[in-house]
Amino acid sequence: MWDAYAERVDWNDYDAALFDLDGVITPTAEVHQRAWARMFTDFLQGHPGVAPYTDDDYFAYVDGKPRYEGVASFLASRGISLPQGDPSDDPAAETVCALGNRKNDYFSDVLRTDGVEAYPGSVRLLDDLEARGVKSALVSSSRNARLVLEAAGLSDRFEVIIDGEVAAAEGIPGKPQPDTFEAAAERLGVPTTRSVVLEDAVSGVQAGAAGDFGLVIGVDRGAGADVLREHGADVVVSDLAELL
Ligand SMILES: O=P(O)(O)OC[C@H]1O[C@@H](O)[C@H](O)[C@@H](O)[C@@H]1O
Repeated sequence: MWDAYAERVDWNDYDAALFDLDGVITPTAEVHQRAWARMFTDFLQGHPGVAPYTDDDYFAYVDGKPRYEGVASFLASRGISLPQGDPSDDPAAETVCALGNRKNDYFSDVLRTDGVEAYPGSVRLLDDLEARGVKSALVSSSRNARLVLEAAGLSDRFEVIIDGEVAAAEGIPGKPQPDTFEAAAERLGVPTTRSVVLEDAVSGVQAGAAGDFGLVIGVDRGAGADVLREHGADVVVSDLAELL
């Protein structure tokens, strides 16, 4: 749905756009969402009496967060406590990391078999910003970000990439903290106040609102425009072509 505020986005006021990936550039938020649902639904079969996993849980506890933080956050909502384990854990084990790895196997299967096509409106905005001289960075919690970008043919479109791998290697706190977006602006050489955050996840707009960014744009792919605004989006659109 068109948002009246979107008309007020004047790209002359900004020098950088910091894009989330899943749900902003590519429709892979849905792939993540389905993979999480499959994993948590199976897992809860072994926990009778615990409320089933729903799409609302995805948006409230998992969406946009680093892999194992999403697992821990959902388990906490159900009062289930598991050992943290280690990222090298076998997906069949009963640890936070193993559950994240189990979900990642489902995600990877879909990526391999179905491939990825970027949202056409998002590619148009990337083209438009490049022509205007506005720099673009990718800021994703996902450790699959580079694979997804490659599958979508967009590997060379971002001057800076801060993904789940970079954040883990450098110890940069993930969304909803603002640090990954701040690191991207810094590496582009643009002040945060001249940078725009574009996010579809509640944890992502919270990250934008927690920093001193010029503008936080929420992209409503299911979280809900009002919810995104309540958590810090200045503007909400349903497709990035609305920002051309
Ligand atoms: O497990 P990955 O690929 O590192 O992704 C972590 C998170 O990355 C985010 O981009 C997605 O919105 C989440 O759904 C996902 O859980």
